[in-house]
Amino acid sequence: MSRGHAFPSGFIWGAATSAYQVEGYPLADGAGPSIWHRFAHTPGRVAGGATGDLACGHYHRFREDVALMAELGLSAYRFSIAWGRVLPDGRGRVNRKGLDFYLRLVDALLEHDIQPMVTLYHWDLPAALQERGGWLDPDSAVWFADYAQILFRALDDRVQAWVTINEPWVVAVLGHLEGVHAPGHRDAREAVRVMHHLLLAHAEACATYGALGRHQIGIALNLEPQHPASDSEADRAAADRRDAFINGWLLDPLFHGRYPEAMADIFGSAWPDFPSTEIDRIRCPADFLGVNYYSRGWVRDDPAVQPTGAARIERPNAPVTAMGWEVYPRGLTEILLRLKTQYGNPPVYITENGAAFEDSAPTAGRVEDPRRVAYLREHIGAAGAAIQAGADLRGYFVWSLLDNFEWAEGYAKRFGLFRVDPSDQSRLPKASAECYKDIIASHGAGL
Ligand SMILES: OC[C@@H]1[C@@H](O)[C@H](O)[C@@H](O)c2nc(CNc3ccccc3)cn21
Repeated sequence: MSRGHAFPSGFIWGAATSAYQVEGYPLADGAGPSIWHRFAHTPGRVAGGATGDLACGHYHRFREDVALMAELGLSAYRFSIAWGRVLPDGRGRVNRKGLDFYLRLVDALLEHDIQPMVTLYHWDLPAALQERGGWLDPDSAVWFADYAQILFRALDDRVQAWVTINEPWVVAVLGHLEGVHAPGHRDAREAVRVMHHLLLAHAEACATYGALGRHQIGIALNLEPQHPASDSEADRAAADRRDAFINGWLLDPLFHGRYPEAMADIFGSAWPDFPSTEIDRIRCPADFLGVNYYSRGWVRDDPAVQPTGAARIERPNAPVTAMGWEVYPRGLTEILLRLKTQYGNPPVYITENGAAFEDSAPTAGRVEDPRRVAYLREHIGAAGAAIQAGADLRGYFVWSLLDNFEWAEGYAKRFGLFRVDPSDQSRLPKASAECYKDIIASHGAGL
């Protein structure tokens, strides 16, 4: 990519978080428990027995955090709404105090000219709905659309962009196939139906929004190029299977109105014959696609790995983050240009991109995080290269504003631009925050 490239005027520079990871006080003011509250409080499920009970204390510190965002020069902030704060039972009675928290947060953002991007679902299903079957229940799409409608009516005058569901793949696979995320199920038949119901829920929310919304709505997908570890036919076929499993399983129904044929091979008898009317409904006209990009898959054929027979392995001598994910910025350009060439070049926001590293201890009120600085510069440069090659990229959100609750990893993995001190939740800027501030001020020039 040529140096000195500046991103188009109006390009959105943001940062992202999610409710259960940053808010804390998950049961405050009448909120109902979520499946992640239950999962984290189940011994052995989360590293170190960590929970989101305190997290970053954002529920009470949100004005302080909005001020940090304004200092960075963010033009947008992506956050999620905890369904159980608004509907403690998941359906029915609205908890006004819960809704008011998000009204106050949105107003604080707008006071600082920061546009809210609201994610309706970032994995924290009300436990009361899980007791009714959760995402496995075909009515879950209706539960979600009814919840979404309440938020659309309350906030659409102030919220310009809505994300229905964050990473259906993680909900279906980590939550219902591998069991390492809430609700901790391990059942392939469940996982494929949960994915279908999540996509139907997205479609129902889009249809609901189309009838009363005035701005943009989309979905956020974790997308990851899959590259064979050798040029053997077996490894190439394994990479193709893993590509269908991670990328095509979502992109093809959403943009082409069909599941990849490989899904029936991957899941065998667990894969049902979904009604074509439902798949047609999933191909809904959303306004944008959110892309959560972190790394690529380096793939070897391995029949022992279920259900794909494809193992994601570490590439020898490759740079990796604290999550073990390869640092591979070119994969972001690849994904964005694949959306251009194979999926109709939809408007795209990079709704998450970032890295966890073993940050050094704070010195003189700051954390030096050179690897995160390099990661962000390289990936924003890769995004710029995709724009130059014709991708319709509208914005970029760093994951994450704050070090936060990293799901089953607890607080051990830090993705933040700001360090959060576990003892008192105080915030401390990292060098990457200063770097991102400079990138925003220069519109990405020089990357
Ligand atoms: O792991 C970092 C973030 C996480 O904190 C966000 O809540 C979530 O939206 C998120 N998605 C990915 C990429 N997908 C993924 C893949 C494997 C395990 C977990 C997430 C990374 N992240």
